[in-house]
Amino acid sequence: MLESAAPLLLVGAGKMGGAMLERWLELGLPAAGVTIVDPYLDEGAKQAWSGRGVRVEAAEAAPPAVIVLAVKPQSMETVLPAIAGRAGPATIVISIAAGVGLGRIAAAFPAGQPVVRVMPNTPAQVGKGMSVACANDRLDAGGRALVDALLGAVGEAAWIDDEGHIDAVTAVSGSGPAYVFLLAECLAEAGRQAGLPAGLADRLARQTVVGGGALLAESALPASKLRENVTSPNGTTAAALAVLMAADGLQSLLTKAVAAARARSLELG
Ligand SMILES: NC(=O)C1=CN([C@@H]2O[C@H](COP(=O)(O)OP(=O)(O)OC[C@H]3O[C@@H](n4cnc5c(N)ncnc54)[C@H](O)[C@@H]3O)[C@@H](O)[C@H]2O)C=CC1
Ligand SMILES: O=C(O)[C@@H]1CCC=N1
Repeated sequence: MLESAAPLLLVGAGKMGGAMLERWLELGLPAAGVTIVDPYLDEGAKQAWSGRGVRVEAAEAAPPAVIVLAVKPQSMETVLPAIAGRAGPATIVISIAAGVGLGRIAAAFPAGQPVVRVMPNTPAQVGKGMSVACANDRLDAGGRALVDALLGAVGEAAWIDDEGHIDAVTAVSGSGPAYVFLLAECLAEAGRQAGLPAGLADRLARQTVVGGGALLAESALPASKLRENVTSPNGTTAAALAVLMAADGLQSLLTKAVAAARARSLELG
C-alpha cells in the first residue's frame, strides 16, 4: 500500500519529516517517487537523500499523490502559498505542524482538497511512533486507507473526529517522548547524587526506561498494576513513591506540563 503514496512531496526534511521518510523508504515507499523541498538542508543531508534515490528540490512531472508538510508552524505562512500550486485535485495534503488547524491549511488549497492534520512523535523513527490524525470531510475511504498505511508504517495510528482534541494530543504524545527522555536524564542525575559513578548511573537510568517501556509494550497489565508489582509493602519503592505520588508530586507536575504544552499548541495556530 505504501507504493500508492508515491509520488510523495515532503516539504521540510528535518527531525520529524526526515524520520518518517526514513521509515517509509525502509518499508517500501519507492525512493524515485519522493521529492523533498527544503531550501535549508545542508549539503551533506542533500547528498544523503539523493544517494538513496530521493529527488531533492526537483519539479514533479505530475501532481503528487501525497504532500507532507513537515515545517515549523511559524514557516507555514510562507510555505502554504508556495506549495499549494503543486497539488492536484486528488492530492492528499498531510500536515504534521503543531497548532496549525485544518481550516487554515485547507484555505491555502482549492476548495475540495483532502487535508489531514497528523500529530506524530519521534519514536516513529524506529516504528514505535504514536500518530493521531484528523481529516476534513474531503478525505474519502481510499485516501484514509493510504494515510493509515503511511502512519501504520511508523507505529500506531488513531483517528479523531474532533479537531479540538489535537492540542491535548500534541501535549501528551507529540511532546511526550521528551518527558520520557527527561525522566531518564533526571533518574541518572539522582543516581549520581546518590553516589553512583556517572557512567553507571546513565546506564541504569537508560536501561530502566527501556525495560519499563518494553514491559509496558508486551504486558496486557495496566501501568498501575506493573507499578504495584515493583512495590513491596513498606519497601524501597514505596518510600520513593510516597514522594512521587504526593500532592505536589509527578501527577501535579505532568498535569501542569501538559497544560502548558496544550496552551502553546493553541497559540501556534
Ligand atoms: N520534532 C518532533 O518531535 C515533532 C515535530 N512535529 C512538527 O513537525 C514540524 C517540524 O518539526 P521538526 O522536524 O522538529 O523541525 P526541524 O526544524 O527539524 O524541521 C523543519 C524543516 O523544515 C525546513 N524548512 C524551513 N523552512 C522551509 C521552507 N520554507 N520550505 C521547506 N522546508 C523548510 C527546515 O530546513 C527543516 O529541515 C513542526 O511543525 C512540529 O510542530 C510534530 C510532532 C513531533
Ligand atoms: O515541540 C514542538 O512544538 C513539537 C510538536 C510536538 C513535538 N515537538
